[in-house]
Amino acid sequence: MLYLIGLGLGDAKDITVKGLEVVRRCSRVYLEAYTSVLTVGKEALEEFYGRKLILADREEVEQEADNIFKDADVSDVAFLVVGDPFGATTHSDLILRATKLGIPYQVIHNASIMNAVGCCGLQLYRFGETVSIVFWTDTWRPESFFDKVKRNRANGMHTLCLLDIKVKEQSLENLIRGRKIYEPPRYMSVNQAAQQLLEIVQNHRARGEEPAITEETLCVGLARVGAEDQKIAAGTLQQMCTVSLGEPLHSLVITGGNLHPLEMEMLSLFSIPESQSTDGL
Ligand SMILES: C[S@@+](CC[C@H](N)C(=O)[O-])C[C@H]1O[C@@H](n2cnc3c(N)ncnc32)[C@H](O)[C@@H]1O
Repeated sequence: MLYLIGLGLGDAKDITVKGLEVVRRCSRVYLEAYTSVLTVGKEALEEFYGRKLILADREEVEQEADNIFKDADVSDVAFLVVGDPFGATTHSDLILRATKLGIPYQVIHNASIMNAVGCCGLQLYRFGETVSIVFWTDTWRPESFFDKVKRNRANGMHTLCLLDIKVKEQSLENLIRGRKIYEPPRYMSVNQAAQQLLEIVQNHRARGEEPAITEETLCVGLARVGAEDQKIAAGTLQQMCTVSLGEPLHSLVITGGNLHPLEMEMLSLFSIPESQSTDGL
């Protein structure tokens, strides 16, 4: 049996009782290490589970899944995913491939950023399509996700922006020389995401288009949701450029406008003190 087990968002103890029981009896336990991370790190998980974990990077999961599937038809193998296995980047592909090989599977769910974002007070059923914001480079500055933000805003819906994670990146030189030397991991902060968004707003203006959001649009920055030191800050997009939320992981919400009074009251718990928002906070 292949088990896909969600680990939740906070620390080692967020795994469910059911998930932990399975982890403790599986013959091999993989930890998916590229779509999300737990702030506590692999060693803390190993200590709490009492098991050694095998790190599974994107290459392994996408190209060499045979290692993960080996003997999973006759023994139990666990594949651990921070958050929920179906949160954002889904692992449907793994399930489809396992099924084709006749390997049965079971999913043990957990909290995901997709639902835990509700902790800021914005109502989950008022969220539209989620977007991903990637790190821009000198030559690659994608803006296409902004259309989704526009559609969400037009429908009065909030947009959850998931922020880029870069792990096992090679510098151009190492890539060309075929050297498997990797850069330190990078996690996009709310500040970086807000700065890129403001640049898109300015690009729209330069083209004579009315941008879907402005410097004054009410946003919410969230960091380390589910961990003991989680941080939430509500303020304008401009304020998101400088708000201090600390260590990764971060997410950003662009509100849909026309907030419900309860949403406003909840957000006021997290408002940045010198808030100048014209959206009403
Ligand atoms: C692929 S998505 C999340 C997938 C994960 N399986 C889940 O269900 O939460 C990864 C992105 O979600 C956001 N994220 C994940 N965990 C978070 C947390 N605890 N606090 C804030 N943002 C988080 C970050 O923007 C991160 O780059």
